[in-house]
Amino acid sequence: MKTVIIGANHAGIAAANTLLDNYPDQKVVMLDQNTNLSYLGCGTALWVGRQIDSYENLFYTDKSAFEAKGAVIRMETTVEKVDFEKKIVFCRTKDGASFEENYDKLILATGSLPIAPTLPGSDLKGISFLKLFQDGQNVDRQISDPNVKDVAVIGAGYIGVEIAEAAKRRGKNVRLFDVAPTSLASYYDPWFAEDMDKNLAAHGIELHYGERATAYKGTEHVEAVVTDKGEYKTDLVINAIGFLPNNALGKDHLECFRNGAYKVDKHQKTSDPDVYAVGDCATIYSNALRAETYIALATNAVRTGIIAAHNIGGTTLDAIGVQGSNGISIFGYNMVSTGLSVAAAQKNNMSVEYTDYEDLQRPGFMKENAKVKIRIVYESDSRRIVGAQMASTEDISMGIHMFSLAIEEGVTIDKLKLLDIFFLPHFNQPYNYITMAALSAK
Ligand SMILES: Cc1cc2nc3c(=O)[nH]c(=O)nc-3n(C[C@H](O)[C@H](O)[C@H](O)COP(=O)(O)OP(=O)(O)OC[C@H]3O[C@@H](n4cnc5c(N)ncnc54)[C@H](O)[C@@H]3O)c2cc1C
Ligand SMILES: NC(=O)C1=CN([C@@H]2O[C@H](COP(=O)(O)OP(=O)(O)OC[C@H]3O[C@@H](n4cnc5c(N)ncnc54)[C@H](O)[C@@H]3O)[C@@H](O)[C@H]2O)C=CC1
Repeated sequence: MKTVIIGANHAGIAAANTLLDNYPDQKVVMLDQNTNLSYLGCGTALWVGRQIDSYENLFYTDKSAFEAKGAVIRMETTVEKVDFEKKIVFCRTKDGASFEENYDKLILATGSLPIAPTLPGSDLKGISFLKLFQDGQNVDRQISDPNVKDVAVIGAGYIGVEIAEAAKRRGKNVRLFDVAPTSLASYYDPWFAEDMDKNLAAHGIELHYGERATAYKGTEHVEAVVTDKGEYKTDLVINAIGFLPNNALGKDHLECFRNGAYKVDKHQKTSDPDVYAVGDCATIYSNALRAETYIALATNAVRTGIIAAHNIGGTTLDAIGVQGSNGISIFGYNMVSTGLSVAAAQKNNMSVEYTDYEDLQRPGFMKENAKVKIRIVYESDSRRIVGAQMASTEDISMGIHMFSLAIEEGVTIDKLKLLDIFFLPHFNQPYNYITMAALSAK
């Protein structure tokens, strides 16, 4: 059996490793147009902001690791077309040479592309995305230039907020723009996002929310961002307004979701039985929504790669769905969420209630202490938990995993009221904030 994997980043790598490690009879061919593989984009802001010394440890594997396991791996090779009837992929190397690969099974792991705003002036120099390692290098090079003083970040989602912090840490004047009324509006309700915004503002980041960029001005290099509310001098623009699935190879043949992602079943199989799709180019099942959706995260990429490979290898493995669990840490303020915020649930026409609680992490007599806030979102009728958000200067990150499992398992808010949660002053309070939030649910 020969499996061709198009895309050798997180999803493709997980699929390839699973096939190579578990199914010795599998012939695996990996194809990727990039020069590098396995770059952890989550580290870009840490490196650009000099919270870590270098980008070098942001790669967790390389070409030779796959060759050592017997795979054929071709980098700087673009797949230009797939003949799904004849089961052939058409490839071109960086030197312009073309070749073909036939397959028994094909895994599409072509990921996502940053959404490109089509604004006047978009082709000026000094305007960047932040997706690839190369984008990170480009932004880092510009931020290292002392003539670059003003940085405009368009989009206050995860990438935007993280790179805004990084640019500020490097001493730049940073303006953060978003059409939404707060940062991180797709992940957190205003009760949380407003705290993040106070934190960003307190560290000197200029916030421009409810404001839409309409043009970039400059002669050769960008000099200003124009919005529906004003014009702002800028030396560097970073666009981070979301991702779209990269569906160029299969969109005319495979069934696609409303945003273009390849629709997949529980085995990551697309509408073509010999073609699987994994990671950012595919849909994923949301246990909170109880429907398929699109969530571009490395965690989902890895899990879906593993699932596709086992099913191709001959071991039936069903996807169990995801909650879209995520976290962010900015100037020491930590926020984590899973499932749906109240706003996201309402946007999906779900009727939900929520319960909030805010308290100290530990008993008042403990010297080392900090406030923690929590919101648990549950469906009005069934009372099943569909989301949770937590924030603190403490590391409260592990708590969110319990909520992820609760959503996956359809646990109700009432089950949480008397859940056995241990108490030790070093860690928490006897009337801890999870119990208290659950007990105060209507
Ligand atoms: C700055 C940044 C920070 C992030 N931080 C986090 C985080 O903290 N946590 C988290 O969970 N996620 C994070 N993400 C998201 C995460 O990186 C993505 O969800 C993940 O990269 C998806 O992996 P993938 O393999 O599906 O797709 P991609 O990483 O997009 O890889 C797709 C691969 O396919 C190749 N390819 C595409 N088309 C072709 C073709 N025609 N021929 C050959 N090769 C092709 C590309 O070269 C690429 O290597 C972050 C993303 C960015 C950009
Ligand atoms: N910590 C983490 O888990 C991280 C995850 N990621 C993932 O990578 C993907 C891409 O990240 P982002 O690009 O930050 O997308 P995002 O979806 O997180 O945020 C995009 C933001 O852009 C805004 N926006 C949309 N159109 C706009 C416009 N025309 N003008 C101004 N603002 C506009 C939206 O309101 C939103 O706040 C996401 O799936 C994200 O979850 C990225 C970085 C870190």
